[in-house]
Amino acid sequence: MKNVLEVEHLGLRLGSVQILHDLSFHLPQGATLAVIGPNGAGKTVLFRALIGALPHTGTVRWAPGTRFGYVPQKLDLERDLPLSGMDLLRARASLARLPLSGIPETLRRVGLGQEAAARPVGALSGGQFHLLLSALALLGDPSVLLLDEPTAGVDEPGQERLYDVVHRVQAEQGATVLLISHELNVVIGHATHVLCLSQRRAWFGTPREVITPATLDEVYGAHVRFHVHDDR
Ligand SMILES: Nc1ncnc2c1ncn2[C@@H]1O[C@H](COP(=O)(O)OP(=O)(O)OP(=O)(O)O)[C@@H](O)[C@H]1O
Repeated sequence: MKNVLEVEHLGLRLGSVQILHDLSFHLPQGATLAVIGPNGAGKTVLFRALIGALPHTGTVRWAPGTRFGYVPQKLDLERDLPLSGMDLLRARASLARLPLSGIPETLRRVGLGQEAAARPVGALSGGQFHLLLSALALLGDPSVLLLDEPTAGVDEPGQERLYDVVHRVQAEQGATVLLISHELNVVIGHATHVLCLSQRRAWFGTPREVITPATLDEVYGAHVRFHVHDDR
């Protein structure tokens, strides 16, 4: 299989609502796919289907041996859960049979301080919690990273550091990245491929092919003006 991911005729219904309709796309190894589209278009649902967490029709094929790192948009945890970020990282490392000695380096890479990681997870700020989720995803030496709005609530320098880490994982390990983002400038700056979902249909291609005034008009309405300039 030369692609890392092959999706054919993916369909997904939740209750009486058809969320994804006959979606097909392929992704080569090392690609960065940005998934864009308005609130409620089905981006998170797609990620959950791709990792096998939601039943669907059609097929999702990952290259053999794929190791996932998934950064969810949110995690429903009790605020007073008596666990620290470090406890979660240790649990993740032992489940993946990884040495605990890799944890400090992973924390350093995402920019989460050791003393923040030692606090109960409920005591972390929104941005710190997202950095912890990224550390959890990176710890397993993933070959595919799925990032669902990974920088939500993270300050500007923190966002840059996170994207730097992701780039390094890609450059050094040839990892493939799937990223949900509402920031079209991030998408245009980083993506090799774009999947744009709307309630009615989907577009897949290069940023230049997908991010056009006509598509943005159809998906978001006439007020969004952003397209890839010819010099890219
Ligand atoms: N467990 C569920 N049961 C029923 N409907 C659901 C469930 N999870 C999501 N949905 C619905 O599926 C649709 C797609 O949700 P999803 O979270 O994938 O949107 P999204 O594109 O990620 O949106 P956002 O940009 O706001 O994060 C929404 O209408 C949502 O209400």
